[in-house]
Amino acid sequence: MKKAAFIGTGNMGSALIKAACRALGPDQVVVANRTFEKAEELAREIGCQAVRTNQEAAAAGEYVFLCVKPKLIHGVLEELSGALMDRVVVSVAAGVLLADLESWTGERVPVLRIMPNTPCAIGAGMTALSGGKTAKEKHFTDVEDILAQTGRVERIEEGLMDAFSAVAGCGPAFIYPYIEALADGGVAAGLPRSKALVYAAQMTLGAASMVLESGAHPGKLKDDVCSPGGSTIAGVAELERHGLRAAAIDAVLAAWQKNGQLGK
Ligand SMILES: NC(=O)C1=CN([C@@H]2O[C@H](COP(=O)(O)OP(=O)(O)OC[C@H]3O[C@@H](n4cnc5c(N)ncnc54)[C@H](OP(=O)(O)O)[C@@H]3O)[C@@H](O)[C@H]2O)C=CC1
Ligand SMILES: O=C(O)[C@@H]1CCC=N1
Repeated sequence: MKKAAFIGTGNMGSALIKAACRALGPDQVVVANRTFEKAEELAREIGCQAVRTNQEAAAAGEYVFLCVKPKLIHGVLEELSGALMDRVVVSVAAGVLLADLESWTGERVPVLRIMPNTPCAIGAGMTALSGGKTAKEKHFTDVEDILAQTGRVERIEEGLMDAFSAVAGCGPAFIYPYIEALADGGVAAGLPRSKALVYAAQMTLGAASMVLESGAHPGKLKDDVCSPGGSTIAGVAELERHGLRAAAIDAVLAAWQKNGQLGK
């Protein structure tokens, strides 16, 4: 028996599969995907095993990670009915509740929900996890051991999962356009495109690291950059004039509301 089976090798599945291979060794990981060739190609690249059906994957792995779209989770679990004895189900799907997962698997199957993000692919992710009624401490720690390879991991109450998803799961897509736009500004001011992107991305990484490592409020860190009468405050005033903060808050709230509907 292998330690982890993954169903779905798309954007999120493949990032987690790579993390699991680093954590457990590729010989402990089995993967399945609707389009088998994609699972096969990934397995060839990283040395784990690809199988043709979801049933075969669940038969081979103790922790069964469901990495398909939220609307497909119920169907995949129906397909796996009878194959989940002594298995632990780990769902990656946004908006699909633990109570629904438990009712679809049968309550004796321990169930966990995780919410990773795409930076997990390079070990810089932020992932939350919550457990269902029969999830034991060992199930949490086994999954945390795998996720440790993806970046930062935190247990949270399930009631906060949609909000967490909006900030950390969807959040990369709120930052990339900003980095792109900063680079556009740099290009408009005369920088070569390739350089402008590197400068904007490295600056974003550094600014985020300052928040995490200093523990200082972002407002204070912003103030530290703004010399009186200087260039930064002139730029900050433009961001405020264009409603940057309101746009960011509204983006998170729109994603939060949508997360709540995805599992329905
Ligand atoms: N993308 C993200 O940033 C995040 C996504 N999530 C969650 O991860 C899940 C997957 O999203 P994402 O990776 O982006 O989506 P993708 O579309 O990239 O991947 C979904 C994968 O599921 C496969 N698939 C579909 N149906 C089945 C099936 N019946 N059996 C086996 N495999 C199947 C698809 O196969 P095929 O190759 O045939 O299309 C595809 O490879 C979602 O539930 C989402 O909510 C969570 C956090 C972040
Ligand atoms: O866009 C989505 O639905 C998923 C949820 C979190 C990130 N991507």
